[in-house]
Amino acid sequence: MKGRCFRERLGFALHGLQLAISRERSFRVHVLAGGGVLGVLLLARPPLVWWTVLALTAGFVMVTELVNTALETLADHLHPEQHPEIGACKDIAAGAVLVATATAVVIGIVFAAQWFRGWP
Ligand SMILES: Nc1ncnc2c1ncn2[C@@H]1O[C@H](COP(=O)(O)OP(=O)(O)OP(=O)(O)O)[C@@H](O)[C@H]1O
Repeated sequence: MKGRCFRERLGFALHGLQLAISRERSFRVHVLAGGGVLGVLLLARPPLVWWTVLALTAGFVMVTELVNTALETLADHLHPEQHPEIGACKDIAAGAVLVATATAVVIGIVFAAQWFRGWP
């Protein structure tokens, strides 16, 4: 990876995204949810700060899911047999996705409440 040009590195990253979409159902769900968030933003037309907050939130969830998928892939490849530490590694990574998703739900509720009350 060292010394490659930007175009090549971008290609590797896009390949990673393509792999995650084709292999990981949860990531596909998060991508669809991201599209849903964009739809809601277009409908609600909130102040610019909400676009930023929701974009960061959706990106945060997708990034944790990508890291979780990468860790699972690595763990399964390096140690296909059962081992408590592999289980711990996967559970901790899944915990990261849970924290990100719970954060997104809280932010979604605050957004909905603010939308209901009207934008300032
Ligand atoms: N090699 C292993 N050794 C010990 N426990 C494991 C191992 N593989 C999986 N586990 C346990 O089973 C759980 C489910 O593992 P699995 O590989 O099916 O991932 P998953 O949670 O279904 O992830 P995803 O739905 O994102 O693919 C893990 O969280 C872990 O607790």
